[in-house]
Amino acid sequence: MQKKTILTHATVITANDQNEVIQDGAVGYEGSVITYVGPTPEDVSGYDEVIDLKGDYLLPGLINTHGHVGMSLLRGYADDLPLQQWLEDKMWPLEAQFTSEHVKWGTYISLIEMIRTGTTTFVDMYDHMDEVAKAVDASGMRARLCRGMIGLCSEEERQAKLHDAVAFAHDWHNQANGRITVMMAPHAPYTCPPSFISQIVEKAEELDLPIHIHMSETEWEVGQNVQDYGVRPVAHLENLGVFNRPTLLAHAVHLTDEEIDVLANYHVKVSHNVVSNLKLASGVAPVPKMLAKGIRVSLGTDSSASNNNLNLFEELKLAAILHKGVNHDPVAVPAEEALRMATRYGADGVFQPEALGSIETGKQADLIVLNSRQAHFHPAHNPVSHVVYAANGRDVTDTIVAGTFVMRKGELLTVDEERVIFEANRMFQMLKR
Ligand SMILES: CSC[C@H]1O[C@@H](n2cnc3c(O)ncnc32)[C@H](O)[C@@H]1O
Ligand SMILES: [Zn+2]
Repeated sequence: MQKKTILTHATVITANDQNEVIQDGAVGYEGSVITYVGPTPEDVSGYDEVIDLKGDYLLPGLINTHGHVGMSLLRGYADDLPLQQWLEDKMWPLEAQFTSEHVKWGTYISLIEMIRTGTTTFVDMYDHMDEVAKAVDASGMRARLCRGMIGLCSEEERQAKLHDAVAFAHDWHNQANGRITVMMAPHAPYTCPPSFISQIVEKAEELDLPIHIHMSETEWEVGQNVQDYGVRPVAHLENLGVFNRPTLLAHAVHLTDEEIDVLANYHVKVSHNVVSNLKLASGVAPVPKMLAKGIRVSLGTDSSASNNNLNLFEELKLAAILHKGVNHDPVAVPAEEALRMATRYGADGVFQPEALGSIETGKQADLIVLNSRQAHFHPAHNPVSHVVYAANGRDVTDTIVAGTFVMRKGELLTVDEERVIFEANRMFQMLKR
């Protein structure tokens, strides 16, 4: 018998098709699955556990669709640089020294940040992915994980990376009670020779997995692609058959209108990494145009080394306001749409729209609670507006994944925060800089 829990007297922001907000609402779940969404019932005697949320906001957990959690170990190590210099001179030399221990503690630091700021599902692309998967499993989080493959190496090393990615998929896809799923991830068109990308696509087909790749992040990348292959990145990846698989693109900053049409026709998903794109001076993605064409644009943080935190509430607010400013259009990315980017479209981005992204019966009980008894949530007449424009990650008091609390009343239940902070500092000190 599965445990039956009901959260009562909440302001339920469902993020469903009707953008329904239920005052004095309740959400019941059995095991990991939501079984009731509606007004708080008079009779809750059928539930094993009844938690009175006293008017707090109850939302679907946020979904972070692009990042590199191990890189939190490099937070603040290299700021104020453009992407290529940041990668080549700063990140890659330190990452070359990373062992699985570095990735383990970098991952745990990230998991703490995400749990504390209301992310319940994240996408990750990195190396030493067994450590990431083990930490996700132990923490109770949900993740779509990929062994990132950079092809700027010998053919032998490329094949070893591909072998590693396939083994990782065999070991971890649909594990941790389905909380861990996998994708195949060529790092980017400028770091992977075409033949390597084709091989990865072939493996993704064999394993029936989606593709996750960085694309068109900088102007330099687009120019380099034209110089090397005679076409821009979208046509290049289309020619290599990438978009014949379900695909999640990270960034997609530099796109023409025609390229947006191509991505829309293939139902390609996009992760918008607004803070990282601004900090690395990469540019501003044409999000309103993509959304207008029906592209599912979700939110990603990228890593703490280019962000410099994993608090998705910052992406949520910035996505809602930045595009208004740059397009001189106050209705660009309205609050409801921004919230969908952090929830519903995130579920599309991880290819699990039927299970995640909104509070609806039959979906997973991935839920977060925000303390509504704070000045910045009042007057209390427009909860969605408050969540998008006034809230911040520190408002999150409870985080529930698959029906299990991973944070309750601000206390982490699955991760030893003090130990993680100690180990992360120790691992960083061991790196040669
Ligand atoms: C081995 S896959 C992960 C690889 O990606 C690098 N990375 C981190 N952030 C970005 C970004 O914004 N664009 C491109 N590549 C990025 C990271 O340093 C890892 O080497
Ligand atoms: Zn990235």
